[in-house]
Amino acid sequence: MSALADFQNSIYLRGLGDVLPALPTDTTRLEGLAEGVLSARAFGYVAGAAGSEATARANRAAFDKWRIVPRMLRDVADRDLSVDVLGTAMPSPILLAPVGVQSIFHPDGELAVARAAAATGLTMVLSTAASYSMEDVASAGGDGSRWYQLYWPKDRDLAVSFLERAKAAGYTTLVVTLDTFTLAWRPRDLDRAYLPFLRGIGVANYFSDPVFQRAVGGPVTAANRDAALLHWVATFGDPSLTWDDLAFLREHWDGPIALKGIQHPDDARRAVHAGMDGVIVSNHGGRQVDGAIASLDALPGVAEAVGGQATVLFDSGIRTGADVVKALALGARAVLVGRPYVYGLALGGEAGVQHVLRCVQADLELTMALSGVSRPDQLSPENLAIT
Ligand SMILES: Cc1cc2nc3c(=O)[nH]c(=O)nc-3n(C[C@H](O)[C@H](O)[C@H](O)COP(=O)(O)O)c2cc1C
Ligand SMILES: O=C(O)C(=O)c1ccccc1
Repeated sequence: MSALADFQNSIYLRGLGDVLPALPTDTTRLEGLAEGVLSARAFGYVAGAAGSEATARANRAAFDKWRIVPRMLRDVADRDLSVDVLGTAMPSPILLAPVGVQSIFHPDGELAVARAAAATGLTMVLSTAASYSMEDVASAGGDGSRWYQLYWPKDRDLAVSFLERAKAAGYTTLVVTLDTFTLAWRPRDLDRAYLPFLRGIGVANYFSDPVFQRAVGGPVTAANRDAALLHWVATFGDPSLTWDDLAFLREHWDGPIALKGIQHPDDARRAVHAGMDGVIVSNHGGRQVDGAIASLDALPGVAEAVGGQATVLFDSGIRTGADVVKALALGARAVLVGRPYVYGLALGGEAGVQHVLRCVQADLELTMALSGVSRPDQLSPENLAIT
C-alpha cells in the first residue's frame, strides 16, 4: 500500500468515531451536488459545453467503450504512481487543468485551488483567465509546483509580459491553449447572456499587467474600466496564429512548452517539428467544437504520431481512477482533471478540492493494483478491451 490509498483507510478509521466524509467519494456525483450550491449562471458556465453538448457527452461515452481487463498474481505489493512530467516530479500522473474565472465558484477561487494542489503535491496549471493574478496564486501555492497556461493575446508585448511574469513567479512549464482563440457557441451562457469577463471577473492578469495598463492609459480605475474591458475583448485571442508563430514562444520561454487542444495526429507531428516538448490531447471538455471527436478517441492516433518524441498528456472527460487508467493505457503520460475539482471548490473550497484530488488518486491506485499494475508506465492497450 502507498500513501495515496491510505486515504481509504483514513475514511474507514474516522468512521469508527462516526465521522463521515463531508463530500461523496464517487466523484461522478459532485456535479449534481454543485448544482445545488452554485448560482444558475456559475453552474451553467462550468457544466455547460458548446452547441448541443454532443462532444461533451461523447467524451464520457468514449470512456465507457473501453473496459479494463484485470490481471492476477502480478505482485503489486510495491506500488509507485510517481512520474516526472516535463521536468516536474509528481506523486501521481494527475494535474489540475487550467480553469479560468474560479472566483465565480468560490470567493477564494484559484488561491484555494493552489493551496489544495500544494497540499497534495500535485501540479496546478494556472489559466491566463484567472480571477487572481499569477503572482498572488503563486504565493498561495508556496513551494508547490506550478505551470502557466497562456491565452496568447493579439498584443505581442502583452504576451511577452505574461511569460516574463510567469517565469518570475516560479511557473516552470508553459501550456499554450490553441483551441480557444474565441469562445464557441455556448447556449447555456448565451441564454443567460452571461460572460464573466464583461463583469470584470477573470481579467486579473490583464488588469495587473504593466503592458496592458499602458494600452488603456494607466492602472484600471472606475474611469477607464469600460475601456479596459473592451480592450480585453479586442486583445484576448489571435485567430491569425499559424505554426510559424511558435518560434516566437520559443524565443521568449526557455522552459518546456506543451500545446493544448491537439486532436489530429498531423498537428501532433507539427508540434514535434516545431520543437514543442509536449502536446495535450484535449477538446476543452467539449466546450469549443460541438460535434468534434471525443478526446479519448483522438488519443491513440496522437500518441502513435508523437512516438515518444514529445510528452503526451490528456484531458476531457476524466472523472474517476478508472478513467485515468484508460487514458494512460491509450498513450497519455499523465492526465488533467478539470470540472471535478471545480465542483469540489464550489462544495468545499480548498478542502473540497483536496477531497476530490485524494479520491481520484486513491481510486486510481486501487484500480491499478487490483488490475495487476503497480506503476503507470506498465499500462498499455493490452490492459484494455473495447466493447
Ligand atoms: C469552467 C471552465 C473553464 C475553463 N477555462 C480554461 C482556461 O482558462 N484555459 C484552458 O486552457 N482551458 C480551460 N478549460 C478547459 C480545461 O482546461 C479542460 O480542458 C477541460 O475542463 C477538460 O474537460 P473536463 O472538465 O470535462 O474533464 C476550462 C474548463 C472549464 C470547465
Ligand atoms: O470557459 C472556457 O472554457 C475557457 O477556456 C475560458 C476562455 C476564456 C476565459 C476564461 C475561460
